[in-house]
Amino acid sequence: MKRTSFPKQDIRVLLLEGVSRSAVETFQNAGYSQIEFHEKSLPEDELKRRIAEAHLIGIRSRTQLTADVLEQAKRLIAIGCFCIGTNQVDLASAAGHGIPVFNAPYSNTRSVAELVIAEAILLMRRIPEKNAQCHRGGWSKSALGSYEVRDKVLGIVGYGHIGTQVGLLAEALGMRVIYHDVETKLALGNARPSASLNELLERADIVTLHVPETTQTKWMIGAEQIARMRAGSILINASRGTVVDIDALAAALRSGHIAGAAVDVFPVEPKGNDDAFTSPLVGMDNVILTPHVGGSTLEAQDNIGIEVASKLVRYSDNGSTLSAVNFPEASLPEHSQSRRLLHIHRNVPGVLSRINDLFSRENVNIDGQYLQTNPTIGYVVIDVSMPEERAAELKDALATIPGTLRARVLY
Ligand SMILES: NC(=O)C1=CN([C@@H]2O[C@H](COP(=O)(O)OP(=O)(O)OC[C@H]3O[C@@H](n4cnc5c(N)ncnc54)[C@H](O)[C@@H]3O)[C@@H](O)[C@H]2O)C=CC1
Ligand SMILES: O=C(O)CCC(=O)C(=O)O
Repeated sequence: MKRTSFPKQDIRVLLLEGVSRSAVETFQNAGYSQIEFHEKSLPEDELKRRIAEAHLIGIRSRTQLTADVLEQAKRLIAIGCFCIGTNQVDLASAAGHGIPVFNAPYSNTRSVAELVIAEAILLMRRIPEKNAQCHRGGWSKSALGSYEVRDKVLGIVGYGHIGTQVGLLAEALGMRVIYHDVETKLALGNARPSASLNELLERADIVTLHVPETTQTKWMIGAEQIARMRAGSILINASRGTVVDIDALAAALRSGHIAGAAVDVFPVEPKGNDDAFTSPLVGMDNVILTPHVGGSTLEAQDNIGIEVASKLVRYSDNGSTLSAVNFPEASLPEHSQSRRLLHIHRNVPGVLSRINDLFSRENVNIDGQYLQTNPTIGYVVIDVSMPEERAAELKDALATIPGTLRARVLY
């Protein structure tokens, strides 16, 4: 039996922002051959043109898949974010088009955590300034302002996957860890929750940010919060550029209230490696600036390439949505003798009964049926034994049910 109703060689995969070659290999090994690969993100007009032709798209943190862009994506069946953050995608709009979004929630966690710890040590020793001085031919051998991290207080804002890893590594170095999270979190090791963000800012020698970009975290660290930080403390931001008011940080660094900072993410980032970077922090010796490379290790990128491409392949081949971030999660078995129909709908009363009425009216025996819902979306997968043309007719009938977002014959 032909295993996909739409031949794999016609499925177009658009990969942007130089995702790892391991992603390309994963698609190729699964039989996909139409793979378009770009090193950079695309300007919006070009993105709209290319996405209109794509069935699967892979991006990293730079490409903005807004409602307006997704409106053009008439053929798109799934989105892969080859990273942790998914704030660059309008998740609700994607779900409204029946498009699941996948990411790699853990593959670069350790890479970010290691970078943060390295930066904490370098900044506590004032190494960025000393490094810059030596490069300029200067020599300033002094212990002034240099400290061990041992016994210092690390304040972690956002105690999720990365925050907890940072905490564990920091404790191994003898640091005292406090954290602030909007959710109640199990404290690992000897870490302790802070009563509030303000308390954390007032106590920590080093503050490190590990929150996602949300409406609540946008500009959450502004002039007022920075003023609450201890005089001579350090700020590290490897979360999202919009979490910190960068002008306020620059002013606090200039005044000396903040002794040093490491910043990996910026409110506006260049589209690719050849584009110019500007920031109020450029030229400050006590600031480590990195081009959004917190998760950029070969280990992480290889793993992410395989993980996210495999999720896209699994959805495209089998309909499974396990670990989708905006969609009901279904892990589906294979029914090798059946055809598989997918029905994605708004989660409103009556849709499932209409689907079942249709199959009963048409006297179709169902080999397997799977339903998963979230508050807005319903996802029904129906396995049936019948010729291809008959499955196509049923799919057309399914598409007329009110509330339908998408109906497809998968194979
Ligand atoms: N610089 C880089 O290359 C990378 C940056 N990231 C960024 O790091 C972020 C965090 O990643 P993970 O730890 O994996 O995410 P996560 O989802 O495991 O943890 C985020 C934590 O922040 C908490 N949180 C949410 N809103 C908050 C608020 N207003 N105040 C305090 N806590 C809040 C959540 O409850 C959660 O515990 C990602 O969303 C991404 O934006 C992730 C990977 C690489
Ligand atoms: O490596 C990237 O492109 C983005 C990393 C990141 O910020 C994430 O995983 O959320």
